Parts: sequence; structure tokens; C-alpha cells
Amino acid sequence: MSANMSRGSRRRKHAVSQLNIMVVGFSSLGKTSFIRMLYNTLCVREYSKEKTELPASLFQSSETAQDAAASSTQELYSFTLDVEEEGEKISLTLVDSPGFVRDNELRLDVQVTEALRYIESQFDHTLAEETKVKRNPKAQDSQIHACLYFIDNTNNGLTDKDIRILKRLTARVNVIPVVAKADLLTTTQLANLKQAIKNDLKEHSIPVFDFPVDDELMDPEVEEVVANAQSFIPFSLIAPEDADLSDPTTGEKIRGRQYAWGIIDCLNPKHCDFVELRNVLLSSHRKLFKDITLEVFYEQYRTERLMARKASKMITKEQKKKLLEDLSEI
Ligand SMILES: Nc1nc2c(ncn2[C@@H]2O[C@H](COP(=O)(O)OP(=O)(O)OP(=O)(O)O)[C@@H](O)[C@H]2O)c(=O)[nH]1
Repeated sequence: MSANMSRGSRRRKHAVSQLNIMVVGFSSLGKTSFIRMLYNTLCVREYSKEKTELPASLFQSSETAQDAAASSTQELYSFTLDVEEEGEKISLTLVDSPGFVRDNELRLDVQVTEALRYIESQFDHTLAEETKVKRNPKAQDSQIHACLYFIDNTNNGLTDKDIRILKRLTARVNVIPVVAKADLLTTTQLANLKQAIKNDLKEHSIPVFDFPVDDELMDPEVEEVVANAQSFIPFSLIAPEDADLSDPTTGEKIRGRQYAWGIIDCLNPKHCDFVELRNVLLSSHRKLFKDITLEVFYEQYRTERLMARKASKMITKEQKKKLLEDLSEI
């Protein structure tokens, strides 16, 4: 290895990678609970704890229906953490959004547009930076690299509304479908629901993120997860309750939910897909999410914006010409 290369790789090793994840979906499906759970499994670097203002929702779950209503997310918010994952430094931004309403079509459309506007406004930041004469080499990448779409597990697959929303979202961002509150389903019900969702996605040609099974992309250490990632779609999630729980056999503290018939360990891959999802987001597919965001979604948005600008300039010219002609006729 040349001296230059080793310097480069050393630099890359210490470089901080930015990753921005957003959660969307109908209300009360467990979006904030997922963010809280993810936060609790992160290795947050000390210094960032001081400089980041964290939302109160990270420290208290809403277990009763009454609490849930009171603590439902009212407006979109985000926070950034400097975390370390498998020796790599990541500046991780998590974006929580208000739950979509079920009973008002017009309001629902406005909410989806707002979520999309947020995603697009991050592209606008990149576009503005690119058009600067002197670019800032330390400019932050605020683009949303992955968007988790929460699917209601009380339906038998995707609803018409889900399909409409997913078609809009998948035009702008890597969408990963998830089914939360998987503890409310039996193993067979969950398998049937997953299959029904997969069928609906296929039937309606909804291009959610397609995990590649490509030898070249595979890191030998994560090969198994990479090869299987596609099979988890939609990922099932179970968020833990606040109570202190311990594994009845080992006595170890676990993040889980207790029922009359037993305890669920949310980090147990046999109980839900949280660990796999966390791994694809933070490790195995992180770079791919970022590359696709920049090369596909941002490029598409940029082209549309440039064409729109050009069209509006042309219209103005034509309108000007027409105005002059009209004036000369008077
Ligand atoms: N049984 C069960 N309940 C859950 C799970 N995850 C969340 N909940 C409960 O579902 C309710 C809503 O959870 P939230 O995380 O606030 O849902 P949300 O999607 O952020 O809600 P909005 O902000 O209103 O859209 C709360 O009472 C949670 O305790 C889960 O995995 N299983």
C-alpha cells in the first residue's frame, strides 16, 4: 500500500459519516417508540451528549392509551447524535414526524406533502451548496437516507391510503416498510401479514428499497445479513416498555415487554427484526442508502428543479414578448 493510500484510509477511518433517518406513518403505530428504542441501543459519544438537546419523548414511553394520545407527536422534530458503530463514527440524525390522520383525506394529503417537503428541502440545501462559487468542504449532508414507513398491523396488508402514500414517498427517498407492535400478532398472523404486504408492494409496483444480493457489495463479516436483508421486508418491530425486566433463565436485564405468558426480548431476533433493521441502517447498507439518495433521488430532484427553472424563464420570455406585441397593437 502506498503512503498516500494509507494516509487516505486513515483519514477515512477517522472521518465522521452522516446518516439521516426519518420515520413516517399513521398515528400511534409506534414511530416514537422505535426512535426511543434505537436511541437506547446506540453508543453515544460522551461529548455529543452535552451539545445536543434531546427530546423528552426519548426518556419516557407512553404505555397507557391516555398517555399515548397526550404524547402523540404534534410536529416534525429532529435531533443529531454523534455515535460510534463498529468502530466508525456516525453523525446520526433521527427525524420523527406527526402521525398521519386516518379520517380526513384532505388533511392526510397535506401531511404527506409536508413530509415530502421536508425531504425535498434537504435536497435544496445540497443544491444551494452546489451552486455556490466557493463551496464549504464541511457542509453537512442533511438528506434523508432512509425513511421507515410504519404499516398498521390491524389491516390485512396495504390499504389504498398506504399505497397512495408509498407511491409518493418512494419517488423521493429510500423507503423501508416496517410492521410495528408485532407482539400483537401470532407467528402465523405476522407471516401472513408480511406476505400480504409483499404481494401488495409487487402488485402495485411500489419501489420500496430493494436490498441487493450482490457479491461485490458484501462485506464478508456481514454476508449473512446482507444476503437475507430482503427477506425481512417488511421488518417487524416490538418496542420495549419502561419496566425493568430480566431474562427468567439468565437473570440478565433485557429491553422487552412482559405478558402473563412470558417475556418478549425486543433485541432477540426470534422475537422481532429490530436487530436486523438496526444493522442494515447503521452498518451493512448505510453507504448504499447514502449513495442511492445522492445518485438517484437527489439527481432526479435536481434535474426536475433545473428544468422547472428553465421552463419558468422561458414562460417569462414568451409572456414578455406577448405583452410587447399586445402593447404595440394598442
Ligand atoms: N403492544 C405494543 N405497543 C406499542 C409498541 N410500540 C409502541 N406501542 C404503544 O403504542 C402507543 C403509540 O406509540 P408511539 O410510539 O407514541 O406511536 P407514534 O407512531 O409515535 O404515535 P404518533 O406520534 O401519534 O403518530 C404507545 O402507547 C406505545 O406504548 C409495541 O411494539 N407493542
